[in-house]
Amino acid sequence: MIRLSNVHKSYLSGGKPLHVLKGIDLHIHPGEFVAIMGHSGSGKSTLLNILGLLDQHDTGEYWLDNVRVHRLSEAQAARFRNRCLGFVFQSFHLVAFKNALENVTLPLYYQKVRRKDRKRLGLEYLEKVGLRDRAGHFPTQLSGGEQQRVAIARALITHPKVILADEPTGALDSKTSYDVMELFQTINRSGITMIIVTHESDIAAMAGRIIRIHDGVIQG
Ligand SMILES: Nc1ncnc2c1ncn2[C@@H]1O[C@H](COP(=O)(O)OP(=O)(O)OP(=O)(O)O)[C@@H](O)[C@H]1O
Repeated sequence: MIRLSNVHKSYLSGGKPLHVLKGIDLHIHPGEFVAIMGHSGSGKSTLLNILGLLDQHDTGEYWLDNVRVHRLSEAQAARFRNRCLGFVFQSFHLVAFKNALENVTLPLYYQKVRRKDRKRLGLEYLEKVGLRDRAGHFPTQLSGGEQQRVAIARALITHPKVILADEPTGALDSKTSYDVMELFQTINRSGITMIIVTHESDIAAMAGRIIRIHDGVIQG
């Protein structure tokens, strides 16, 4: 599903180049559940942003779903993301003035799906994450775990092949974190490739494979 070969990425930091990824080699097979770990500043989010086509690597090869993705235009990257990828973030990224149903169906709105179909599908996906009865609630009326479930339903509604999650349990207590990871395991069993970044080793242990990044390279 994903193959990186000798991927490098630098940022300009205070006018000087900061070499963050120093030759990443990585294979992730379809249907895998991978956790990326590493100390703060090791390049985990940089790697996830590159995997998610939110940022571009400098050199090296990146193959996603059998396509060599390098130097895509903004529009090409956006099309690829919509077709193939779903995102979940630590801070949920829900729209505050939209209710749970409207948040979940937002990607369908941009895909110009009819209102009636959006509602039907939105309720179906809220059901999948156990929140059908919260459809009319706004983010402030939901717990952190519920907000993350809404965000997960929103990521799922476009049928992504891969879900990328950056510290998805970082803002949740441990019980809620386990519940979210169990939901990810269920999603993964349906065939979706899962890639999460986490600091927490007990959370990472719930994935199928742990990848450790240290000083810009993958260990082991
Ligand atoms: N847009 C940017 N411009 C300049 N430097 C950046 C940029 N993004 C990240 N960096 C730097 O690159 C390094 C790696 O950052 P990254 O966010 O990938 O680390 P991380 O492993 O995800 O860290 P954390 O666990 O603290 O979130 C850090 O030193 C960071 O300051």
